[in-house]
Amino acid sequence: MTTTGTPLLQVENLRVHLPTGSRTEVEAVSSVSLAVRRGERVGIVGESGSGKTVTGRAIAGLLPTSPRVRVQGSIRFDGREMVGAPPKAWDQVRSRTVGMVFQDPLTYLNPVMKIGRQVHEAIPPGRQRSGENGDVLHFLSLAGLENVRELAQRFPHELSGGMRQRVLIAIAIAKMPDLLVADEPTTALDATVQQRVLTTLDETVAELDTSLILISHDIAVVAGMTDRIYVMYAGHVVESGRTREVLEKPEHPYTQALLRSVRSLTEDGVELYSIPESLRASWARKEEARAS
Ligand SMILES: Nc1ncnc2c1ncn2[C@@H]1O[C@H](COP(=O)(O)OP(=O)(O)OP(=O)(O)O)[C@@H](O)[C@H]1O
Repeated sequence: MTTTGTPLLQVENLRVHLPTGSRTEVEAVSSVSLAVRRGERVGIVGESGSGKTVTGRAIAGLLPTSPRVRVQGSIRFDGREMVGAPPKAWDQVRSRTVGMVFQDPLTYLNPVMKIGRQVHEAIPPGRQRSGENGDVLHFLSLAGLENVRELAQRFPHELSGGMRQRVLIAIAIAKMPDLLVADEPTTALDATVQQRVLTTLDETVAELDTSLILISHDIAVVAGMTDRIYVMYAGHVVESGRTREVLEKPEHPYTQALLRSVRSLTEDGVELYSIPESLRASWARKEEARAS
């Protein structure tokens, strides 16, 4: 993992206003600043409505284009300012730099196109490596899918929810972005499938050395996967820092409340607010790997 140098993404004083009626609007995001270095994994946590999704969409340039949607502040990729940039510049950034995985795969998969074709279309021109079929099978396998030859010939409705979510991960990584923004990528899945998809995401971004922003209302989801977290409340970042430190010594009352509401940070059913041993061990392993 490389985490030195200029941040890949630098967000400063991001503010987003969205229309809520013909004359009313809401400040969905108020003065959010965050940074992601190359190879780094960052979590954004907070309760429903705290502004996580709007922040993620602003970062990927995916908010609706309307004069009533106002994005202010600064979003820089490798120093390049994107607030106010024309749609073409955003297309460029989305084709090379930033990809997104959403919560609801059926909305984002084309229902009448075979899975293999959808993965193929995501691979940027000039970046194919082992021929159309080889590349498609490679990315489907990388996303933890099996029987990929047969799977590539199927349509989205023929797959389970967990498989569709992995296909969405395959499509996102096929773009080989520098940064992947995953917004509640496992919220719609049941607990065991959720853990498997998270492990896949974890291994895939490690394999490709992709930076990750993982957005979730669930601290348990980001705890084991991220290096640093930002805690959002009512459109603001109320606390940020190394994941381990924030979870072990939460300073802001809102973070403390969020942690108290967590029943288990692992799958083994441990009731807490104390951090389970398995998670501490996983942090220690990651720190060791980082140091070596
Ligand atoms: N399309 C929209 N039009 C108007 N207001 C919106 C829209 N999307 C979000 N908002 C408002 O913006 C604020 C932030 O919402 P956002 O979806 O970013 O929160 P969130 O933390 O991601 O919550 P969730 O986990 O429920 O998605 C909320 O007040 C929400 O009501």
